[in-house]
Amino acid sequence: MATKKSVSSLKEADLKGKKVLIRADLNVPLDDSFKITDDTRIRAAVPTIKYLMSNGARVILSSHLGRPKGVTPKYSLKPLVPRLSELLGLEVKMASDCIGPEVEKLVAELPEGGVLLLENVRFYKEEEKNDPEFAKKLASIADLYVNDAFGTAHRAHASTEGVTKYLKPAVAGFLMQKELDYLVGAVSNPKKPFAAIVGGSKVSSKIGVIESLLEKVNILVLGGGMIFTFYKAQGLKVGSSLVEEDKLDLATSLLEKAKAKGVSLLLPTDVVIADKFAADANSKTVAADSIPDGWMGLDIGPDSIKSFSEALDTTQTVIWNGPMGVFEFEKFAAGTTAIAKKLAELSGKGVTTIIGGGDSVAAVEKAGLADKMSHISTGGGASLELLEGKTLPGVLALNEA
Ligand SMILES: Nc1ncnc2c1ncn2[C@@H]1O[C@H](COP(=O)(O)OP(=O)(O)O)[C@@H](O)[C@H]1O
Ligand SMILES: O=C(OP(=O)(O)O)[C@H](O)COP(=O)(O)O
Repeated sequence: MATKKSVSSLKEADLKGKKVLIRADLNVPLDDSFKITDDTRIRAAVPTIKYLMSNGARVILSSHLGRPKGVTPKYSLKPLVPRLSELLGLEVKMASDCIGPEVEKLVAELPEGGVLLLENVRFYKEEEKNDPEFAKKLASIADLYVNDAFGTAHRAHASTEGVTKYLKPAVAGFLMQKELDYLVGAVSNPKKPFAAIVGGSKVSSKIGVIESLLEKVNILVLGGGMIFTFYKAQGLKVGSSLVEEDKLDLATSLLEKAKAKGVSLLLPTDVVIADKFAADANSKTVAADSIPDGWMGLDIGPDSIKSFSEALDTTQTVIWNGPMGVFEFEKFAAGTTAIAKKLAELSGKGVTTIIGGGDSVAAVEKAGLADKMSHISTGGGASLELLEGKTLPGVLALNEA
């Protein structure tokens, strides 16, 4: 039997009869009647839970939901039990707390292969404070810790980081490993040519990602609201498009950096403009240098879609973070949908396509193309931090364990 110290992956762990605390990210959206509107994160957690079950572990499942301040019934994990039970093929038990005597009793009653869902760990303020006493209490209910909560790995919380100080072995689950393999592995050692597509609203929220990707990519495609800061930095008129005046110098230096590094940086050559920021705005397509006063760019135009697609046709690996336009409005979703379709097509030809979380995932899902991509991240903030080259505390804790 492996000693505790030598266990560095889930596959090496001796699980039979063991009480295993698994931290998953089951932070799924619920509607007003507590129906799950997107169960992606629950489905993504299933392989690790099933592996634990089939290897005879007593599975203690923990997660947060939302950002409650103290015990808030609306953020209870109870509405997840039916879907979890259905996906796992057994009746998942639910505790009304995540620590304490009731939890201890339910854990003691848990059969091999059984699953107990703990209540929202964020009902305790100690969770987000990474309080050691709270972490110790969580740790005390189990023999082994598995972190599969990639979407929360950028948080140094008690159930993601603190607990590993008191509960070893502490290993990554299969989802966590898959996310790291794609987002770190594929990006640090990609099949080339390697392209990144970065969109979204602001340059300021993507500086780190752009700078980090400039070190690695052959092609960098930019879209979304951030392009107007680049246009303005180049002396173009941008009407009332989104611009970050304090980032003009930065935009210029990013363009220079790309040039110096031999990265082909593509900005849209035409844009779809609107007379107001609304779904029913009047719209037209104009060249990037012809945005009239009073109009704002809300999507990339057809010429840009064509040139971006041609550039992407030459690649072997593509990573995408951030929509090309205001895809929430049907009229301005064409650029984002076209990129999603292009990546789906490239995946079919063997290109590695990685969707780096957040709104780009929502866009790919809206287009019904999620299952076509090589990898779709379950973490918005976490994937962004990884792409920026940051270390995630939830992952570091596992390496140290
Ligand atoms: N041209 C644009 N003008 C304003 N907002 C845009 C534009 N293009 C995309 N967006 C918005 O960007 C948002 C997505 O940004 P996101 O990638 O989540 O990160 P961030 O807001 O941090 O840049 C979407 O809500 C989308 O509507
Ligand atoms: O939904 C999440 O993050 P995301 O919206 O960045 O993907 C995670 O569950 C983390 O939640 P948090 O941002 O409240 O810590």
